[in-house]
Amino acid sequence: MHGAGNDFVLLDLRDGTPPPSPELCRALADRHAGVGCDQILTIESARTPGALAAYGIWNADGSPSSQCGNGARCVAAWLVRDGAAGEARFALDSPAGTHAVDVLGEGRFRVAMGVPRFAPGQVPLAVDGPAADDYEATLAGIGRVRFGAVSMGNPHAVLEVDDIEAAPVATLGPALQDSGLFPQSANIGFAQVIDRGRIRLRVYERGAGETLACGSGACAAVAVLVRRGRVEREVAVSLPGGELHIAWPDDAAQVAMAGPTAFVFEGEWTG
Ligand SMILES: N[C@H](CCC[C@H](N)C(=O)O)C(=O)O
Repeated sequence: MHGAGNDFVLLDLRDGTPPPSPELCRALADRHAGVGCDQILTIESARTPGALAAYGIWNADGSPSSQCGNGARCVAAWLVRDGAAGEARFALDSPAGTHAVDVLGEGRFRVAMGVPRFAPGQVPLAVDGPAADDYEATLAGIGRVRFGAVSMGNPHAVLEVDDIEAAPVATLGPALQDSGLFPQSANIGFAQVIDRGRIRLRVYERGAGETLACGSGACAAVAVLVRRGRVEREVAVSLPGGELHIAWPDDAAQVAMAGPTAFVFEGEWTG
């Protein structure tokens, strides 16, 4: 499946089959010797009363994550097609919490992605003091960079750029991940503000590199840019693989992410 081009292998483990090892994740994600994907998603039995199911997330490099916005929509689409979701609204458990999901029709879903957390200790970001609208760092071989930092249940840095096409995603992304500023690494978003209701975004993801879309990254970018007063609280986010709609009604509210899903292929893994 994919959500705005961010592609996944989904493993339905509701029968209690143990989650995949990092080695199996890397084998599945390999675009030449395996199936090929940005992340592996597991569908598991619900962890909280009232949730329909739970999901787990592993990056292509085998590392785990606590959140995946595009993946949450694809898990929801899987459950709807499987007949498990009788209602137009249900809840899914992720390692980051429990998320309300709205079925919007035609493969589109809205997911409540949690309240953004800006405190450095929550991102986590290795700086002292309270949350700031932005941070500055000098990176070897690159120079000074200015970025925002936020957790959407997974760590994100957000940098504003004037030209998204020319953004140094492939160099500055890994340099910031490896800078030591992010103890658990981070997903690095490059955002160009088009107007107060629209941004363009590219994301160099933790454990996967640049993807065609990043749902939690879209939420993170809007949260950072709202906090800076750069955009309104409802923003269309245009990513290389498609468009997501993000709304953050107020600082205490969850960020709502709406977007598409698509089924690509179904099969049995023989390993
Ligand atoms: N690479 C991310 C997980 C996948 C997030 C992304 N695919 C999304 O849609 O949110 C991390 O390690 O936190």
